[in-house]
Amino acid sequence: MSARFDAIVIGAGQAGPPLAERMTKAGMKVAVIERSRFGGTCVNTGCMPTKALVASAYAAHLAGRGADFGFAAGEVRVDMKAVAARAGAISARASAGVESWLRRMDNCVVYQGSARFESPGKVRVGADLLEADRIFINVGARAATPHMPGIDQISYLTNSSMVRLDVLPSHLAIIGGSYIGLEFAQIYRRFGAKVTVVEMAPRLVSREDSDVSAAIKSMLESEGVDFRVDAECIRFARRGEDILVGVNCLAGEPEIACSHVLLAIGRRPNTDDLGLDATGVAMDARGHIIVDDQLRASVPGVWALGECNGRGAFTHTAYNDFEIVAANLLDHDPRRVSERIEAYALYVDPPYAKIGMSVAAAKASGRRVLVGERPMTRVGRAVEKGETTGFMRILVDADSREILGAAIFGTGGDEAIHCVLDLMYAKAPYSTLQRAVHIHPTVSELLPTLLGELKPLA
Ligand SMILES: Cc1cc2nc3c(=O)[nH]c(=O)nc-3n(C[C@H](O)[C@H](O)[C@H](O)COP(=O)(O)OP(=O)(O)OC[C@H]3O[C@@H](n4cnc5c(N)ncnc54)[C@H](O)[C@@H]3O)c2cc1C
Ligand SMILES: NC(=O)c1ccc[n+]([C@@H]2O[C@H](COP(=O)([O-])OP(=O)(O)OC[C@H]3O[C@@H](n4cnc5c(N)ncnc54)[C@H](O)[C@@H]3O)[C@@H](O)[C@H]2O)c1
Repeated sequence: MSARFDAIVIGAGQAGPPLAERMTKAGMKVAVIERSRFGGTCVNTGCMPTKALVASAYAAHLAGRGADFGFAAGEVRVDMKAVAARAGAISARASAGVESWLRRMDNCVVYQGSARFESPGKVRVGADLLEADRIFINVGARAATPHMPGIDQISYLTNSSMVRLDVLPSHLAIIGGSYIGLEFAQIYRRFGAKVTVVEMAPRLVSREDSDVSAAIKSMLESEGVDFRVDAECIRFARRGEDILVGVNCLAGEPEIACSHVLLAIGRRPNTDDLGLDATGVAMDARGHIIVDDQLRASVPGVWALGECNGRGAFTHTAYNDFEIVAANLLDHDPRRVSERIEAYALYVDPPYAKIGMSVAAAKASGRRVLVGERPMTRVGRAVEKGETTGFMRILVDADSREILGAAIFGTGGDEAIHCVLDLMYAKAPYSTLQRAVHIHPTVSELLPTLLGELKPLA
C-alpha cells in the first residue's frame, strides 16, 4: 500500500520519537518506522540495562565491604537470574513506554519493519511504500563484529546478548578495553566471574589522557580484573568446553582459556541495509551519514540524527540532535551541533566524567593553560563514604579565564561535573565558580577550592 506523509522518521531511538511528537503537535502527519525494540540501543541494550547492572554490581561490592563500615553481611552470593530480570524489567518498562507514547500520538502512524529507501523521498517497509518530502534517519549503530581469525569457530557475546545473560561466566574474556568493555569488566568481576580484558592498543580508553587510563586500570586491577594490553595477535579457537583467546604471537602467555567471550571493539552505524545508494546521500568511510551543522544530509529533505551521523555516540548527543533539528525546523531557532561541548561519563565505579578538553588537547591548543587538581583522598565526602579512588581536575585558559575542560574520576563525579559544564555553556570566567558557595559535604564543594589552587600546566 502507498501512503503519503509530511515526514517519515526511521528508527525509534533517542531522537526519532521526540521529533515525531514535535512535528505532529505542529500539525504534520508523521510515519515512524521501527524494526526492533522501541527506544533503541540506550533503552534495550545500552545505557539502561548496563546502568541497572552497574547498580547491582555496586550493591554486591558494597555489601562485601561490610567490615569497612562496621557490619558483617556474611557471604555475598549473586543470583544472576534475579540480576538479569531486574535489568530486563527496567528496559522493558521503558521500551513499552516509548511504544505506547508513539502509538497514542495523534497524527502519527507506527510501522514495524525494516525501512529501506527506494528513492530520496520514498521508503519501503514490508508491503508499504511511504512517501514524504522530509525524511529523518535515526537508525543508530550496532556492535562491530569484524572477521577475526577463528571467530567463526566460537560463539561470542556482544552488548545486546550480554545484557540478557543470566548465568555467571566462570571466566569472561572481554575483547576491547574501552567504554563498553570496561563497564562490563567491573560488573562481572563484582558478580564473581574471573575477567580478562584483551586490548590491542598499549593502554585502555586510549582517547583519554594517559594518567586517566592508568588510574582506571589500577582501580580495576585492585578488584582483580586481569589485562592483556598490546595484544596484537588476537585469534580464537575451541578446546573442549573452553574458548581459547590467542593474545600475542611474540611474547607473554600466548593463550587465555575462558568460558565466554564478549566483543566490545566499537560500533558500526546501521546504514548498510537502508538502501542509501538509491538516494545519493553521502556517507563517510565508516558508514556514517555525512551531515552539516544543522544535521542535514547531502540530499535535500533528508536529515540524520543520533549515532548514525558520527557526530556523537551518546544518548544525550542523540537527544540534542532532536533539539537541533526541531529548533531549526519548527522554531526558527538556528541551533547548531558546533555549539555542543563534548561531555560524557564512563560508568565504572567510581565513574569517570569528562567535559571539554583533555590535558593533551589543551597542550596541543598552544594556549597558556592553568590546572587545578586534587586526589579524591582529599575530598571530605569521598573519605566519609569510604570511596577515595580517583581525582578531579579542571583546566583553565590563563588569558581568557574561561574553563577549557574538566575530568572527575571519583564518587559522584558524573553529577558534580555539571557545575563546570554549565559554566562553560555560560562562557563565564572561572572566578564565577570559584566564588560560588557550595553545599557541604559534597564533591562539588571542592570545585571552587580547586579553582583557587590553579597552577601553570606543566
Ligand atoms: C553497552 C552500551 C552502553 C551505553 N551506555 C551509555 C551511557 O551510559 N550513556 C550514554 O550517553 N550513551 C551510552 N551508550 C550509547 C547510547 O546507547 C547510544 O549512543 C544511543 O542509544 C544512540 O541513540 P540513537 O537514537 O542514535 O540510536 P538507537 O538508540 O540505536 O536507535 C536506532 C533505532 O533504529 C532502529 N533501526 C535501525 N535500522 C532501521 C531500519 N532500517 N528500519 C527501521 N528501524 C531501524 C533500531 O532498531 C533502533 O531502535 C551505550 C551504548 C552501549 C552499546
Ligand atoms: N558510558 C557511556 O556513555 C558509554 C558506555 C558504553 C558505550 N558508549 C558508547 O559506545 C561506543 C562504543 O564503545 P566501545 O567500547 O565498543 O568502542 P570504542 O570504539 O570506544 O573502543 C573500542 C576498543 O576496542 C579496541 N579494539 C578495536 N579492535 C580490536 C581488536 N580487533 N582486538 C582488540 N581490541 C580492539 C580499541 O583499541 C578500543 O580500545 C563509545 O564510543 C561510546 O560512545 C558509551
